[in-house]
This record gives sequence, structure tokens and C-alpha cells, in this order.
Amino acid sequence: MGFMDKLKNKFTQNKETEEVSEKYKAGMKKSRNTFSGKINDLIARYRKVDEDFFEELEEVLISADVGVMTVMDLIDELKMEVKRQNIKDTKEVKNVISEKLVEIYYGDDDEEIEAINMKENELSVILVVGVNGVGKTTSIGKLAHQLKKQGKNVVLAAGDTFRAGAIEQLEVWGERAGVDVIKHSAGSDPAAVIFDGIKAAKSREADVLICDTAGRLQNKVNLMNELSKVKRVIEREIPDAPHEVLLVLDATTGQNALSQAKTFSEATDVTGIVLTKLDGTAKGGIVLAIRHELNVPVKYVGLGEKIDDLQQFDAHAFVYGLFADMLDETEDE
Ligand SMILES: Nc1nc2c(ncn2[C@@H]2O[C@H](COP(=O)(O)OP(=O)(O)OP(=O)(O)O)[C@@H](O)[C@H]2O)c(=O)[nH]1
Repeated sequence: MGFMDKLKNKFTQNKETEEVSEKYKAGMKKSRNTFSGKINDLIARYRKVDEDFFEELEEVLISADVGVMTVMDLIDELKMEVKRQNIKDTKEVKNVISEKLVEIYYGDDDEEIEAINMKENELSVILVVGVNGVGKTTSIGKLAHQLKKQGKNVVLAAGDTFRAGAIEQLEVWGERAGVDVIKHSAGSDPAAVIFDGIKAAKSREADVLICDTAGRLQNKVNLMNELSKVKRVIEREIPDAPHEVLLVLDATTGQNALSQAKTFSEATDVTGIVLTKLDGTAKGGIVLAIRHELNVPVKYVGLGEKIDDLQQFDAHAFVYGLFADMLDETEDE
């Protein structure tokens, strides 16, 4: 059985996996249309797998924002695999491409890297960082909703005291998700808000505290100072916290997201990425570039604006979302 059939089996196994794959399929429609279209076109024009075919494939991948370094590695892997399997016909190459996309995502790591780090029966603290407008507040709301649905008691801390309206916006999401929001007035010290958040979460015996922060990227020194102060406060209260530092990036900003990730990684230890607005771009390959070039796993992806449009990232579901049309060409989309 080819890799694409295996993927299809995996995501049509039961209601739960089907629901996941439907979310990915819907959210990645733009990427899929562009990507599948280009790959199919390539396969129609080149019947034989040769150097020219690989060169054009390279361009298709780069235009999907996969990232130059990642594409180079991917093409090398593909060439080796094609040789090993003695593949001559370009039609057979689809399977190899989809398989290698998953493999290049995981690298040497096991396939559990997307799981969020959570304490059992103890308070877990998640620090959320990222520049303004990337979908930080929205993602915190979605995440709170998701964790609450899993039966967790969630508290939010409105640590973005800098941007006008940020506190109120978080409160709106807190209400939607049905979780409490700890806040101070605008302009106050974010570290003090987070401190109160921890106190409140502890006294309410909460399972998770999600902390919003201000995303001032204009001045890296300020950003570093603020984030390290917030982290110090958290560590003082709970020695092994924060358990996750999630950086929110906007997929529609393409390679700019990569440079933001580099800056934040220098300012703090980012443990995972929340990649928003994947539904709004045709260049979903940015997921692979982030993972491969920064060596930080993508833990969640935003696939729409609604409260349940945040999905735990799953590289198999992602590749399935990219290739779904090619798996079943007769399927009515
Ligand atoms: N289509 C789509 N839109 C999203 C997604 N995530 C967030 N958005 C939208 O992006 C816009 C910005 O989101 P916010 O949450 O306000 O951005 P923010 O990062 O919190 O902004 P700051 O509070 O300034 O940091 C909103 O209109 C959201 O609805 C997503 O996954 N898909």
C-alpha cells in the first residue's frame, strides 16, 4: 500500500480521525488547491522523473513557502528515494513526496512532539508570546475553550497591559470560553498581573493558567527584559514553570514569520509554535520551514476564526490536507 493510501485509511478510520481530517481539509483548501494544481500540472508535463522534473518541483515547493533550506534537503531525500525504489514514472512520485514531507517534519524526533506539556493534578502554566495582530488573543481564547472541553479548569491572565483594548478583548474571549480572566488596569506592570494570575489559579485549584503578554517587537531589549521578568515571576512561584512558551505566528506573513520566530527565540525559550490563519494562505509550506529551520515544533494551527478552529498540529493530517484531492481525484470537493 502506498503512503497516500495509508494516510487515507488513517483519517477515515473512525469519527474522531475523520473530524480532524475534515478540519484540516477545510482549513487548507487554499494551500491544497494551489499545491495540488501545480503538482498535477508538473506530473502531466513530465512523464519521466528526471533532473528537469526535480528542478521544477523545487520551484513549486519554494513558492509554497516551504523554505529554501528545507526544500534542498527534501529534494535530496526525494532523489535518493526515487533511485532506491527505481521509480521512473512521475505519477508514482506523489507517494514519495507526501511521505517525505511527513518525514522531514519529524526529523529525528518521535511523533509525539506536538503534544502540549501538561502537569497531571498540578497547575500548568502556559506563556503566550507574539507580535500584535497575529491572532494571539484569539488563539488563547480557542485554546482555553479546547482545554475546558477536555475537562480542565482554566484561568487566563491579561498580561498584555500595553496595547489599548487588549485586556477587554481577552475578557470577551474568556466569556466565550467560559473561563475566568485575571486583569489589572491598562498600563500596569505585566509581571504583577501574571503574579496575581498564579495566585488566583492556585487558590481556584486550576489545572492551567494561560498568560497573555505584550508583543512589542520594535525594541528587542525591551521585549527581552519584559519576558524575562515575567518568566522570573512565574519561576519563583512554580519552579518548573512555565511548562510551555508558545509563540504565535501568522502563516499569511510567510517568511516574515520565520524572522519573528528567530527574534523571539533569542528573547526567550520558545517551546512551541501556534501558527494562525493557515486557512488564509495558499502557502501552507511555512509549517515545514518553521519546524525544519528553527527546530521548534508547531503545536497548534489556526484553521479559521471560530472558537473551535484551533487544532493540535498533526503532520499526517497536514499532509493529508495538502494531498486530499490527489488521493481521490473523483471525490466531489
Ligand atoms: N482566518 C483566521 N483568522 C484568524 C485566525 N486566528 C486569528 N484570526 C483573526 O486574526 C485577527 C487578529 O487576531 P487577534 O487575536 O485580535 O490578534 P492579536 O495577536 O491578539 O493581537 P494583539 O492583541 O494586538 O496581540 C482577528 O480578526 C482574528 O479573528 C485563524 O486561525 N484563521
